[in-house]
Amino acid sequence: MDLKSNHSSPILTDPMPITKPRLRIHDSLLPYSSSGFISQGPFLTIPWKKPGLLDDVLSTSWFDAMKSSSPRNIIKYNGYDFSSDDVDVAYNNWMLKYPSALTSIEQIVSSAKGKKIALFLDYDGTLSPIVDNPDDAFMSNAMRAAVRNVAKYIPTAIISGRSREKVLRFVGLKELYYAGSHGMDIMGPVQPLADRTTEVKDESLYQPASEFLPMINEQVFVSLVEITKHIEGAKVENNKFCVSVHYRNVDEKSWTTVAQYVQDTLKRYPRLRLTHGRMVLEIRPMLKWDKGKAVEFLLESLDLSSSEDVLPIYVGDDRTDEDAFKFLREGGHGYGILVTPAPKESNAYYSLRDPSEVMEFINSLAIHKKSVSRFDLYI
Ligand SMILES: O=P(O)(O)OC[C@H]1O[C@H](O[C@H]2O[C@H](CO)[C@@H](O)[C@H](O)[C@H]2O)[C@H](O)[C@@H](O)[C@@H]1O
Repeated sequence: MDLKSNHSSPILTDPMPITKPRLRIHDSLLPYSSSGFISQGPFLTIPWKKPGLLDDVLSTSWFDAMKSSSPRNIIKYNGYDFSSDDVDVAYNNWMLKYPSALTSIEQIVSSAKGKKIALFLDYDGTLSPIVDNPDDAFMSNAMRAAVRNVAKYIPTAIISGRSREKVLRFVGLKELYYAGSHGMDIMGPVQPLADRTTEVKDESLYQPASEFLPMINEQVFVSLVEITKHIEGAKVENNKFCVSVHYRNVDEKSWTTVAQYVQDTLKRYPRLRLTHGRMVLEIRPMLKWDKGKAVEFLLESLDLSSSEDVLPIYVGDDRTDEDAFKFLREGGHGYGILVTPAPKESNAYYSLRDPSEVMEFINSLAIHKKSVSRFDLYI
């Protein structure tokens, strides 16, 4: 399926402040409202009071937030500390609320009866294991084969915090949809899908934050690289519409210094905001756009937004994936599946422990869809 467009060129490289994007999408999906919007860019309709720097970690301090993003500190549950044995007990109890998507596969596919499934996959920690060096986060060939196979039967998109180009290089499958930079850079398949006879002509693009590109790449990224270069282990990653400042390999004593530099940067660029990932501080445009919006946008653009006909499934492991889980849960659209080895509160419906379970789940979905499409041939 192409990204849907009623216009000759679906390519949208500018947010086009006064007219609307050329892709046919509903107003509510736009990162800015169409009413009362004049000419200064999409970020204006977001409340101008800059939220507290740690808006997404509530009242905890920077340092606590950074610590809680560490997988080394996840044996806390409901305010209590657990030994690793206790974690198993806690995990099993937690699974009553977030059942395994593997053991619930029958239930999931029966909710999809008579509907299409649309599959959304996060990359790091979902398709690839978490590793110390972000440049080494390769997915296995078996995982790649699983994703390639499922995409033959189910429209499949990768939604990542990485730049779109980088995640495409890691995944290496041109037949998928990609949304990089936490959904701020969306592209359709660059080669025909297996079940398609006509060639895809356009790389349909949607970039709601395109005006931020020079600021982020030429100023913010460059200055963060410069100011953090003396901090051993710090790594600044250019994710095109956002910048990731990794502290996974930084001595805990220097975490406050990393945080200070990021905070100073945010003060200098009030149109940017902070989000937390796994041992990473991420700076991104202050735009009402996230992975949830990207999922909504893709469903709408692909004509897959009717809950009557489509069951979207989103698999992800990180805080930023919660926006997509929330969108699916609140609209009763579909299911979020949280990938985690330890209990945590989530807007997801189901859980998987790690990327190997994700692969098993993807394979099960493909088997199911393959058998359904075979059956369809005979009726
Ligand atoms: O949305 P995602 O595809 O999950 O991307 C989120 C961030 O993932 C990467 O960082 C994380 O994975 C690294 C490799 O395993 C790990 O070293 C790091 O500590 C994690 O935070 C990526 O490097 C970031 O740019 C993404 O934003």
